[in-house]
Amino acid sequence: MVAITAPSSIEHIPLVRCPKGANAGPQAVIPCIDLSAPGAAAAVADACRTLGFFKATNHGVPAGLADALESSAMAFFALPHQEKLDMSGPARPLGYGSKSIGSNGDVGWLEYLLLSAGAASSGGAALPAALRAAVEAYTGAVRGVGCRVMELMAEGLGLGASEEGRCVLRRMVVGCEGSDEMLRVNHYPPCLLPPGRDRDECGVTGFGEHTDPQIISVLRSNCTAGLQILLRGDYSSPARWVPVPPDPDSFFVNVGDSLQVLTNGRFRSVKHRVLAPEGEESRLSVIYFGGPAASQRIAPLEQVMREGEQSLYREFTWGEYKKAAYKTRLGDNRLGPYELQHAAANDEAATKK
Ligand SMILES: C=C1C[C@]23C[C@@]1(O)CC[C@H]2[C@@]12CC[C@H](O)[C@@](C)(C(=O)O1)[C@H]2[C@@H]3C(=O)O
Ligand SMILES: O=C(O)CCC(=O)C(=O)O
Ligand SMILES: [Fe+2]
Repeated sequence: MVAITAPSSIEHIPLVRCPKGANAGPQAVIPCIDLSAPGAAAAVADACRTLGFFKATNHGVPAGLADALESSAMAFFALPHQEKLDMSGPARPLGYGSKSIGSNGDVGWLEYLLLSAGAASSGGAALPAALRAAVEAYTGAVRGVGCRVMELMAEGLGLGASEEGRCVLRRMVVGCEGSDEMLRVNHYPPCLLPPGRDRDECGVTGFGEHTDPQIISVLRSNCTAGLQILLRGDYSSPARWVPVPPDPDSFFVNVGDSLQVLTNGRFRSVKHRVLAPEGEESRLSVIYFGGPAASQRIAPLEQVMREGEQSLYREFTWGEYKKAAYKTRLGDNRLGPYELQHAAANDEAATKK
C-alpha cells in the first residue's frame, strides 16, 4: 500500500491506496434473497455459510424512510466542520468523525456520524430535528429487518422448530436489556485525483478492509458504488475483492464476528471495504450494527453443535470483545486471539459419523 495525498472537499489527507489488480476475475454474484419467500431461511443460511453476505429484498421498509434519512444526512454533512462537531461531539467512538476511523491510526476518505441506536437511546440529541426524526424512524424500520433476518438465520441453522430456537439470535439484540445497537451514517465525497494521477491500478480507500465485530450489520446505500467484499480463496482460486453493485431499494446483510463464533464457524464474518467514489457523486451509506449486551456470553450455541463437536473459540463476553476490538486496527484479525485449534478434530468426528 502507498500513501498518497488527494485533494477534495475534505482537505488534504494522507490516504491509503488499494491495489485494484486483486479485483480481476469474473463478476461474483451476490446472493439476492426475497425475505418473504418460502425458501428464505435456507437461502439466508446458505449465503451466510459461503459468503457471510447477501442482499435482502422484499423487506417491507417504505422507501420514504431511507430517502428522508439520506436527505437530512446530506444536509448535515454540508454544514461547516465546526458546526457538525459542535452538534455531535467528536467520534470517541460515538459522534461525528472525519477521515479518522477508530482511535488507532486508521484513515479513510469519509466523514461519518456514529450513533447509539438502542431502543432507549437518545443518540444524537443535539442533531438537527429533521435528522434526529429521520434517524429514529429509520432505526425502527432497519431493526425490524435485522429481526426478520436473525430469525431466518436461526431457522436456516435448524433451530426453527421452537419459538425459543427461532428467536435465540434476535433476542440477543432486540428486546434485550442493554443490547448494543448502533447506527452509522457514512459520507464519502468524490475523490478527484490531480491530473496525471492514474486510477487504473489503485483506488483510494474510503473505508479500509475489516470485518464487523457485532452479530449482524444491515447496510443501505444510495446509488453510488464503492462497497466490496472479499471472496475467500480455496485450493483452486485465490481470494479476490468483488464490487457490490449499489441498490438503494435493498438492504445488504453482513455476518459479524460474534455470529461466526455463535455458529462455531458455520456462518463466516465477511471482510469488506469501501473505495472512494471516482465520479461526481458522493456515496452515502447507513449501517445498523446489531450487538448484544456487554454481559452476553459469546460461545457456540448449544443447539447448533453436533455431538462431540468442540468450540473453535475461547469464549468471551461481548463487552470483553468490544473492548479488545477497539484497541485494534481496522484490518486486524480480531478473532485470531480467541481461536482454538479444533477444526481438524471436528472434521474428523463429522466424517466418522
Ligand atoms: C479501527 C476501528 C474502528 C472500529 C473500532 C476499531 O478499533 C476496530 C473495529 C472498527 C469497527 C468496524 C465496524 C463498525 O464500523 C464499527 C463502529 C465497529 O463496531 O467496529 C467500527 C469501529 C469504529 O469506527 O469506531
Ligand atoms: O459505508 C459502507 O458502505 C460500509 C462501511 C462499513 O463497512 C462500516 O461502517 O463498518
Ligand atoms: Fe463494516
